[in-house]
Amino acid sequence: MRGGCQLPIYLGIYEALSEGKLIVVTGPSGVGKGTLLKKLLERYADRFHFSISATTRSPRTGEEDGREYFFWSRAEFEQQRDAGGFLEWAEYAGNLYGTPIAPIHRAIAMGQIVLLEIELEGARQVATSFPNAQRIFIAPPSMQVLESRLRDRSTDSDEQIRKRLHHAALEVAAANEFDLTIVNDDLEIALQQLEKAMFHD
Ligand SMILES: Nc1ncnc2c1ncn2[C@@H]1O[C@H](COP(=O)(O)OP(=O)(O)OP(=O)(O)O)[C@@H](O)[C@H]1O
Ligand SMILES: Nc1nc2c(ncn2[C@@H]2O[C@H](COP(=O)(O)O)[C@@H](O)[C@H]2O)c(=O)[nH]1
Repeated sequence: MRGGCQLPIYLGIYEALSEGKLIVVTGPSGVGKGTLLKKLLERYADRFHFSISATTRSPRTGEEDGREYFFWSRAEFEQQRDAGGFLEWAEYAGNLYGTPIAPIHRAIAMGQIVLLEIELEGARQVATSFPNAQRIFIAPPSMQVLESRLRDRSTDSDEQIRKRLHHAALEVAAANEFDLTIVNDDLEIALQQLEKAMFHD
């Protein structure tokens, strides 16, 4: 896993964000980040800007370009990355993922709360370059439950699941780097904890 950002290019956005709110949600693949954030956005769509990431991984069944992700070739991704087009980026389980910076500029100009759902390396980059961001870690009740959720989701090959579980162990071990950990056992309880953190903390 590797990643990076070119700090001087981003100084403007960090100054702008210091007046708003940037929330980073991280946790192992399959823990339920997307499920939680989808429900949150259904309830409070007008209060958030949910960042749509770019990735080089192939779309899963039902995923659409520009909705779940921007699905780019590696060449397109690297061109954007080298042009300073990402707030953060990382390589994860064999694919590149990054947060396009331009839509975030627009959301900030509109006064929205910006929400990123990203893996650990990207979250660390944002923590370094934007220390005021609120960082929330979503943890599984156990590694066994996490593996069951990944398998039952039926979106990834055995090889991908193996890589994701490997990353998961590293990510769970880093949970104490975050401002808050929420265990996603009962979905409704986790959702309430997330709402409380985002609106009241
Ligand atoms: N609290 C929960 N209890 C039981 N199942 C859950 C819960 N939360 C999520 N799930 C299920 O777990 C699976 C993984 O959830 P989801 O895709 O939201 O994870 P994710 O963290 O967004 O993964 P990725 O990082 O790979 O996108 C889904 O099938 C989802 O329905
Ligand atoms: N550093 C970043 N990580 C990201 C971004 N968008 C998504 N992700 C994370 O990647 C893994 C795998 O996602 P999947 O959709 O292939 O299951 C997961 O942890 C996501 O949160 C990003 O822009 N930057």
